[in-house]
Amino acid sequence: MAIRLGDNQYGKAEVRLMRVTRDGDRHTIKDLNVTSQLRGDFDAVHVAGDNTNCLATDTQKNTVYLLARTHRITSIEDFALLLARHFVTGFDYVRGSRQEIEEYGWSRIRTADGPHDHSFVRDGAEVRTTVVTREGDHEWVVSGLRDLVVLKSTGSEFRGFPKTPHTTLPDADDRVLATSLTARWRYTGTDVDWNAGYTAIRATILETFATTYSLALQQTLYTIGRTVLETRPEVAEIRLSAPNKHHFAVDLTPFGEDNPNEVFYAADRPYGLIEATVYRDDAPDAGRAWESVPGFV
Ligand SMILES: O=c1[nH]c(=O)c2[nH]c(=O)[nH]c2[nH]1
Repeated sequence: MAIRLGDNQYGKAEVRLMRVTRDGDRHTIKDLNVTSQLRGDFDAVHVAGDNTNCLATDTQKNTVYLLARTHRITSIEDFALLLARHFVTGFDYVRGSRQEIEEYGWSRIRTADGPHDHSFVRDGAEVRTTVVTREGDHEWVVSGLRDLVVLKSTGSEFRGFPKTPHTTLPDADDRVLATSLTARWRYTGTDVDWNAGYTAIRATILETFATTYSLALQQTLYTIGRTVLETRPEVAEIRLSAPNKHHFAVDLTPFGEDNPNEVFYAADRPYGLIEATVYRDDAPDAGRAWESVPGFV
């Protein structure tokens, strides 16, 4: 019987990095969480504990901070590509790398004198994400966002679903639709204006959520995905994950009051979980782009 080492990768997870760029008195900040992983010729360390080619996770962590010092971080995608290229081209035993970065947004505090030069307020729960995978000379970029919490107070219904002996849900012709969206989209290449792409895709997601009359959250997700692909030729596919954050109208009739969709119980669980991939059928092959991206998206 032969027992073999299968796929493996290793690195430093969740390297928290805050980068201040000082343009005179006016500062810009990047608040990042970087997970660096290497793939390659690492049989010896697993099988025999031979660390000759085991670039330490501590070294990977230091590299994140050093490259942040020597480079301007214009986007998380550019920084992840820089890290992946550094490791794969710098060490012959490193054949591939996965660099995942989350970015927490900060805005300038608006004072009576205008936006402040060096004081900031966190944007909220929403997080911008990227996963760069490099294998030899191939590079894939999957970017996205998570925890984009949106709600519409009308313009949503859910009717006509199968009524089985187990069904209690009534048809709804006017309901609250709310979700905390996770989206990841795969770019066709790496010659992309990452920040412009992100800003445009996020705006399209919000615009489409707001303006689509929803017959089902599934339809809303597909419409978001289709609209992103129609407007962004640099995107090959998009994966969306949306918990249906149910809002139930409270029955006030025991108290002699009606409730014309004004008072809701905002349930936190259980929630529907609606997920979909939307893609171009002429998109380049995904290769290893999605490999070990956690969860469905
Ligand atoms: O938009 C919805 N999709 C469903 O599949 C579903 N199922 C359910 O109970 N409520 C909803 N809402």
